[in-house]
Formats: sequence, C-alpha cells, structure tokens
Amino acid sequence: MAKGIFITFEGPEGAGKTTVIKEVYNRLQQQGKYSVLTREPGGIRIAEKIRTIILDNDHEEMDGRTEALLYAAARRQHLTEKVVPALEDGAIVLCDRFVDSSLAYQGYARGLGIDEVLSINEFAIDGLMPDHTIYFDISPEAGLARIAASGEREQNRLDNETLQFHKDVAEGYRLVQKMFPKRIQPIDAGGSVEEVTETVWKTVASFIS
Ligand SMILES: Nc1ncnc2c1ncn2[C@@H]1O[C@H](COP(=O)(O)OP(=O)(O)OP(=O)(O)O)[C@@H](O)[C@H]1O
Ligand SMILES: Cc1cn([C@H]2C[C@H](O)[C@@H](COP(=O)(O)O)O2)c(=O)[nH]c1=O
Repeated sequence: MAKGIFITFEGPEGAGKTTVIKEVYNRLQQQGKYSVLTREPGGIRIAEKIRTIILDNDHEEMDGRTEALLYAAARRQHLTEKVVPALEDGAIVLCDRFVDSSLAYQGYARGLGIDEVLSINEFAIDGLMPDHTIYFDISPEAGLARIAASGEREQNRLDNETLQFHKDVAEGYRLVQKMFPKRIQPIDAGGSVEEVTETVWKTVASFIS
C-alpha cells in the first residue's frame, strides 16, 4: 500500500505546468523532502519510447483508439516501474499529466467517450488514482500563444491539432473536474511565472503539511 503522496498536474498546452512543477520540485528538495518529479507520457525508458511514437508528427494516420491505448500502456509501465515504488518508499511524487489528460484529450476531444477511456485506464492504473490534482486554468488560446512566443519547442502531433481540438480539450477538462471535484483543484494559470509558482507552491504545501 502506498505511503507517499501522489500529486498530478494537468491543463491545456502551454499552461505552464512543466515550468512550475520544476520549481516546486526544487523547493521540496531544498526542504529535504523526498520527492520524485516525473511526466506522462514518459518518465521511464519504455514510456519515453511510446511517447515518441505517439507524438511523432509523421504518424498522422494514428487511430484514436490506438492513441488512447498507447497512452494507457505508457502509463501502466510508468506506474509499475517508477511511481508505485516511489510511493511505497514514502515519496511525494509530482507527475506532469496523468489519467485526466487521457479523459480530456482522448475521451472528450477525440470523441472516444470519457467513460470508455476511463474504463481502459482502470485496467492500466489498477486503482491508483492521484491523491491530488492541480489544474492549470488558462484558455487554450493563451496557452498556445505562450508556446508560439517561446519558439523553444518543436510542435508535436498533438500541439498541431486545430484550435477547435484544443477548445474541446478545455471543455473535456471542465467535465472531468465535475466528475472529480474533491481531487482536482483549479488554480489561475494566467499570471506571471512567479505568481503561478507561488499559488501552486502554497497549494502543494497544503497537501503535504
Ligand atoms: N506564467 C507564465 N507566463 C508566461 N509564459 C509562461 C508561463 N509559464 C510558462 N511559460 C512559458 O510558456 C511556455 C510553455 O510552458 P510549459 O512548457 O511550462 O507549459 P506546459 O503546461 O508544460 O505545456 P505542455 O503541456 O504543452 O508541454 C514556455 O516557453 C514557458 O517558458
Ligand atoms: C498523458 C497524456 C498526454 N496527452 C497529450 C497532451 C500533450 O499534447 C502531449 C504531451 O506533451 P507534453 O508537452 O508533455 O504536455 O500528450 C494526451 O493526449 N493524453 C494523455 O493521456
């Protein structure tokens, strides 16, 4: 049985999750808290390989159900190899995206059905849902504008979806929040990096105190 705390970070493209989660992880390290920073899809060798297959711009023919199953497969391996052992060791596990991404992106935006995608993920996660989820609340337009402004990142197959797809992702997340109101805590992600980091830090601190 897990002894640690499993915290996931969710939101649309460019919401600032990766930027802020790194800072939160650094602060936990400075405080001497045993913490693990990881991401989905990825975090371990096999899941990073699956990530490359899913996000490759050249794989435009990928079927929606194949996509959902690949995310679930990467998740299963990541959980068994990294997340569960860390939780059993008492770590605070910070994970950049998890099952709610599948529900919003594949379940709602791809039109596979939130319940259907939850059902294949139930097999993958075998009962392990996050203790807490922080949702970075920002419009898809603002998130995509941040990515465009930075010019640092190569656009992947999901980034390159239509604006309507990203609006559907946001609507999907809204429905997922209604399904899990106690677990998912929205924060305003529209401020500066410093402002959002402070909000997230305070929220994480409230989970671990
Ligand atoms: N609060 C912020 N204000 C302005 N720019 C930001 C803010 N947070 C992050 N950025 C910038 O926006 C871009 C996207 O940020 P980041 O990669 O952290 O987002 P993300 O939520 O992880 O996105 P994705 O899920 O698409 O990978 C980066 O260039 C980052 O420097
Ligand atoms: C876990 C997960 C992710 N996605 C999408 C969301 C993003 O477009 C990419 C991951 O890229 P990031 O830069 O690391 O955020 O994958 C998804 O559609 N379904 C999922 O389950």
